[in-house]
Amino acid sequence: MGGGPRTFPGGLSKWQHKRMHEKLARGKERGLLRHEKQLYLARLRSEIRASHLPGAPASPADHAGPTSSRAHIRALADRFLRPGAEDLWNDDDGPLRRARLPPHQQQPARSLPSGARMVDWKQVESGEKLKPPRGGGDWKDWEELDSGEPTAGRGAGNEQRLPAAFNQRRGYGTAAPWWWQWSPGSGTPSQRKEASFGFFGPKRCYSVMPPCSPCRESGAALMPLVARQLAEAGDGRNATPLALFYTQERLYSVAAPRRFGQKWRPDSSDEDGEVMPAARDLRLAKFVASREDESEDDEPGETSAIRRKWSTAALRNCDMKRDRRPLKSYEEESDDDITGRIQELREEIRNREVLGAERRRYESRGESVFTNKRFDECGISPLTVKALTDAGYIQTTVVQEATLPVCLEGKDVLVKAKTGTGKSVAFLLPAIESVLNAMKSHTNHRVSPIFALVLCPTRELAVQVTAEANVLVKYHHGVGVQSLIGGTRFKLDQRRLESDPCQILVATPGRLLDHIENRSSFSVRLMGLKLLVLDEADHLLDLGFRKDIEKIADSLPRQRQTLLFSATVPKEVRRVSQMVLNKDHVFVDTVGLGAVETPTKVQQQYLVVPHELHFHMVHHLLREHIDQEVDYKVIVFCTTAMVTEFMYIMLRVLKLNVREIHSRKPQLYRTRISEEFRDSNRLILVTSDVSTRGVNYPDVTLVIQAGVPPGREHYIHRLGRTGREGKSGKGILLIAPWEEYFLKEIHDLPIQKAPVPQIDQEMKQKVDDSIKIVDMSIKEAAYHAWLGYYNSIADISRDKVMLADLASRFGVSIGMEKPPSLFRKTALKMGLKGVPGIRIRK
Ligand SMILES: Nc1ncnc2c1ncn2[C@@H]1O[C@H](COP(=O)(O)OP(=O)(O)OP(=O)(O)O)[C@@H](O)[C@H]1O
Repeated sequence: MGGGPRTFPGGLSKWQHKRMHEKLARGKERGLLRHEKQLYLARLRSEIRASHLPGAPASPADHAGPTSSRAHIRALADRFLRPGAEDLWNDDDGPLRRARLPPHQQQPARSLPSGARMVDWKQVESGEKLKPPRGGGDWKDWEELDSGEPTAGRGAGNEQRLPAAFNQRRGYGTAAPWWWQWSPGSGTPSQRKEASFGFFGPKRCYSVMPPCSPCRESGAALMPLVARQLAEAGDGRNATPLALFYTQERLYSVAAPRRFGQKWRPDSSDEDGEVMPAARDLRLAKFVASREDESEDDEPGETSAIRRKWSTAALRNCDMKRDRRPLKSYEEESDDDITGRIQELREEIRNREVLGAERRRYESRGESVFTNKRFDECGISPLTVKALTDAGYIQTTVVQEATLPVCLEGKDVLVKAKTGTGKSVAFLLPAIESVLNAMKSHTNHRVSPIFALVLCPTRELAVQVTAEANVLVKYHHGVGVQSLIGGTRFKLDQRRLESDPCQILVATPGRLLDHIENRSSFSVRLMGLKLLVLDEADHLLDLGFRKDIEKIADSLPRQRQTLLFSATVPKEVRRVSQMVLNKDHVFVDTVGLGAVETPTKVQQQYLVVPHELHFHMVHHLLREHIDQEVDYKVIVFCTTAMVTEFMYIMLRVLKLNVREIHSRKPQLYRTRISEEFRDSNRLILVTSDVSTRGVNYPDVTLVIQAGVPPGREHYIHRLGRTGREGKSGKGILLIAPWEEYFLKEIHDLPIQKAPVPQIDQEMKQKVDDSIKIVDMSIKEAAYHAWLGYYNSIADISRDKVMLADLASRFGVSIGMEKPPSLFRKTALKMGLKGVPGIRIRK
């Protein structure tokens, strides 16, 4: 965090080293994902082929493999089809388009195979007993639906026939696989309702279709059904509705006939397709039509015929291996396992329904972060409610309302919620409840175990969370909260931990590890841990912290609850989070897929100004803001600690009321300034990354980011220091023309280009004079830090000559006529030796 260039093996700077590892890890994770996806698709294909092969055993794939194929598919789907993980799954799919044939090429309407009937989704959804459609199951209905033309009896409400949701962007809808929806006990309408869910986002939508009870009613057991529905790209309204028909024994899904008719492959990215005659004839896709225990012999005539048409020849393009290598079965799932799993999934689905409803309520309310639910209705201890009331917290915020029930149930949860919406209280309340429960059953310990551990990436944040926790446990006598952070004396920490009660520990990873590795008695206390929280989880699971977190997790009991909270949850983090979360964790996203991740009441602007004028521009913006806002409170983020120091001194010389916090300052000073800034206004805080995340400074009116942030997440978190608790605020990103590449990373955020203000000559002269006053050693350190920072950014460091030139210009802008020299070793490590413009120290 901050700091000047440090060197790492291979001649890399700290940032280069970090980025190299991040890149490697990303590549590895992408590869893994691709591989698993291929496995998943191969498994699906093989299942379908196996069930269509004449004379093939009932479900060869079920018994062929180190893990049974169903278990494997279930595990993979479980992983990829969780709400919020849709991005993972569809990452490489590309746009899905179903070729539309010109009308003259369209096949005439056909009759269904005898015994098969159309299923009307309205009937299915309403729980009515299914009746054959008028016309005896004629394909006409389907053709009409497919053509998208209004027909008699179908009006504006057509979409209702289709429970699957459609992706507006990619143009397809997805239905979850059968094991997500099917349950032997889901025959009644109410149960069916329970089993069906849909989670909708502007980006991707998925839904699970309710099971079709009529199959049971017609004498056959309930058939699980998988249907993936393709729709016209870009327009969900034109999407092909899903129709079903069923025979005495089986369920069929008729979806996107032309595409599937041509050559059905689960991998829909294949566009080249020779038309499969049998499927073209039928123009239907049969997805899953067999019960696990069903054999070919049980089939009625019609379905056998269909199966025969899906012969190995017809399926030859599906990379079929006819001679399978028999694999040994390691694991066979019992019916009990499946039923148990289905129960778990249904429970999970129910949770998601609740959360989905919460989100819709939130969205319909507008931007208010508060809900109508009060803390006394949340099932938490009355003493905690009393403390909350004292602090002025009566109503829950959206994230608190959405997460408290799941957290109190003891589930592992990953939470994404906008900055400043009360995540700290959302994880502290379950932590306190968990401690209270644990204390009831642990009465005879000499030294009480640490029951709840909260990890924070920065010291400031840990101090803040400790203070907030202390407020909440005010009336719980005997419950102690302590913090373990770097920059304080180890021995003092140790003494404090032993003498004072500590059931809730808030720590930064480095210092916590020191204690774990050096004090066995401390490790013993951690063995009683019930709940682990990772605040700013994405940052803690970043490569910079990941190793420490792994070690910490290894020294904690496996039987624990884990909560992960952050305002940003990138895809990689979702995958890595499984390192600490259990398999059945719940993902609560109060932001929503495709929704803006920044507070909507914060006005965002960017200014493109030559680097030489950045300091002048910051001064100008501050002056302008001070004139407009009586109670101004501004944070200026700089790229590195030393640039922060330079900016601070310059602004102080210019007589602004300014403070500084960065990693080069002693901890006591940082804490003191942090508290001062929290409690006051008419103040400017110049800071580096240490204040980027989590720190709650109420009523910040403006955030200026001078220079490009290291990444999108940094931008969001920095901006999130203003506009907290639903208030308004303003954010300005100040970049040089060559830093404009960063705008691509935040193109989806509501940020607008602002006109560059004119700086008058008198002001410019004042700033130049103030720059001259700054000590040369600080300028040199700032130059080195600047060079180290931008050298770690791939987009810039690629061209070393340009980088050296930009660094020289930066040097000039801070009053150095020629750039300071680098140590030969440092230049070598940074790959800058021999680069024109880089001076080497003799
Ligand atoms: N239920 C509530 N009622 C009133 N104020 C609340 C409530 N919950 C939290 N707050 C206040 O909202 C502010 C923001 O809370 P907090 O710092 O926990 O946000 P956050 O979501 O963790 O932000 P960040 O993403 O920046 O870490 C704090 O001042 C906190 O005291």
